[in-house]
Amino acid sequence: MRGRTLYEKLWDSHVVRDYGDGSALLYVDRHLLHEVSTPQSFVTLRSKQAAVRRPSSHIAVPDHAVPTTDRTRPIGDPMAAAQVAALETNAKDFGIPFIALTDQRQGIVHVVGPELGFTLPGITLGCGDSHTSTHGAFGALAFGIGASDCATILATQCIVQQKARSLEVRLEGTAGLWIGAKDYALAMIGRYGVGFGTGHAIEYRGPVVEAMSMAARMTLCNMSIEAGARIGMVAPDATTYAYLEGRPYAPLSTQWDRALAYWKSLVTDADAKFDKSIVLDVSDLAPQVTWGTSPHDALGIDARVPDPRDAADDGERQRIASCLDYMGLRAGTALQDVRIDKVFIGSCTNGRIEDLREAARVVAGRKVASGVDAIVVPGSTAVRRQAEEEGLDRVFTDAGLAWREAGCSMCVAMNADRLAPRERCASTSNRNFEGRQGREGRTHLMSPASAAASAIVGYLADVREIAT
Ligand SMILES: CC(C)[C@H](C(=O)O)[C@@H](O)C(=O)O
Ligand code: SF4
Repeated sequence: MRGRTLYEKLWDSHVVRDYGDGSALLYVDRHLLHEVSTPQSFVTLRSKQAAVRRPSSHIAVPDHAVPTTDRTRPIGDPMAAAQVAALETNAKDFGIPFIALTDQRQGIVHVVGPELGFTLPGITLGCGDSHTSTHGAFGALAFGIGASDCATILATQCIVQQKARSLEVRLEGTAGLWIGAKDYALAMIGRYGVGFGTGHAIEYRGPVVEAMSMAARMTLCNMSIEAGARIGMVAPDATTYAYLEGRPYAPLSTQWDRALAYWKSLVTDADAKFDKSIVLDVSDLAPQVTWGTSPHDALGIDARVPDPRDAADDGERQRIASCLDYMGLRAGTALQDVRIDKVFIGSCTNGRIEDLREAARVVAGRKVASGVDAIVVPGSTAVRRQAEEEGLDRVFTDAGLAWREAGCSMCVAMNADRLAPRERCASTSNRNFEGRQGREGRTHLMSPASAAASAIVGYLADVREIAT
C-alpha cells in the first residue's frame, strides 16, 4: 500500500461509513459552538425532539457579538444580548458545557479550543465557523460546518463529508526581521489567489513551518479558508506536544503517553503523494498588506496601489477599479502614503499572546499618531490575563492604544467596535470584504507588527523602518 498523507490518515481513522463516491460519514470527536451560527441548530434539535448524543464533546462560548468594554454590566445591544442568552439556554437545556462571558476561559472559539487542550492532534473537530481550519495547526482534521450540520453533529456525533484533494504548501527560506506567518499567508494568497485551495486540504510543511510556534501555525492554518481551503494542517511535533501538555482537556499520565505514541504516527509518509504542491520561498518577502477588498489583493508594503490599466484582462481591470473606488485609493499611490483612521489588533488570526507581544515591542515607548484610534482586543480572556501579567496592557495604554476585553470585535463588526463609513483601518484580521468591519469601512489586512507600526506612523507603515 502506498504511503498516506496526514489528511488521509485522519480521514481514514474517522470513517464510519464509506459511500464509495468520494464521500463518507465521519465521526466527529469534538465540536465548538458560538452564539451567531447555532440558534437554528437548536431549533432543529427541538423540532425533532432529539437529544445531544455526547454532551461532553462540545463546548459553547460566546465571542462574535460580545462587547469588549465593561463586562460587569449587561450587554447593551438587544440582539447581541439575545444571542448570548440563547446560547446559554440552549447549552444548559442540552447539557453542553457553556463558558460564560465573565468566565476566565471565555474568548474566540478558535483561541479557546487550543488553550483548553480541547483541540488535539488526530481528532476531528467541527464548528459552525469558517475559520475552524485554525485547529488544523495541531494535526487535527478541523473544518467549518453549516447550521444544519451542527444540528446533525449534536444529535449523532457524525457528519457526511466529501473527501478533499490534498495540497502541499511548502515554506522554505529564511524570512527577514518582523516577517512572519501572517505575511506568508497573505503572500501565498496574493500570489496564488483566493481559489487555489478550493476543494483541497492544505498541509503546511517545510523548514519554516517546523520552526514555527503554535501561534504562528494557527495564524497560517486560520488563513487557509481565505485561499479557498476548508482545511489547513500542520503535522504535530515536539512544539505541539509542549504546547498541549498539562492543558485542562489534554490527556493525563499514562493516557498522555499512549496519545503521544499515536500522535507521532500522524505525519505524511515519505512515499505519500499530494494532488498538488506549491513552494513559497519566504526569504525576500516584505511585510504584506492588502490594498483591495479581497485577501488576494496583498502586496509588499514597499509597493504602490495597482493601476487598473495594468490589469491582465477586462474583468480584472473592472475589479481593480471598483476596489479602488470602494477603498478610496488612487492608482499609483505608494502604500505608505495611505493614511489610516483606525487600528485593530486582535481576532482569531492574530489575537494570541505572541501576537500581542509582537505589537507591544513595536509600540513600546512610542505614541499612536494623532487622529488614529487604535484598539487591542485579546483573542481570549486568558490571553488578556497573560498580557496583563507581562505588563503589555500598560505598554499599549501608555502608547495610546485602548485595551479591551476578549472577542471577535472589529474583525466582523457584530458588536459596537466598527468602522464608520469610509474610515480606513489597519487590521490584523483575515477578511477585507466590503463592509466587513462596518458599512463602507475600508480594511487593510496585515500582521500585528505592521498594524502596530501603522498606529504609530498614522499611515500604512513598514515596521522595519520604525522598529529594530
Ligand atoms: C459568523 C461566522 C459564522 C463567520 C464565519 O463563518 O467565519 C465569522 O466568524 C467570520 O469570520 O466571517
Ligand atoms: S475573530 Fe473574526 S474570523 Fe475569527 S471567528 Fe471571529 S469573526 Fe470569524
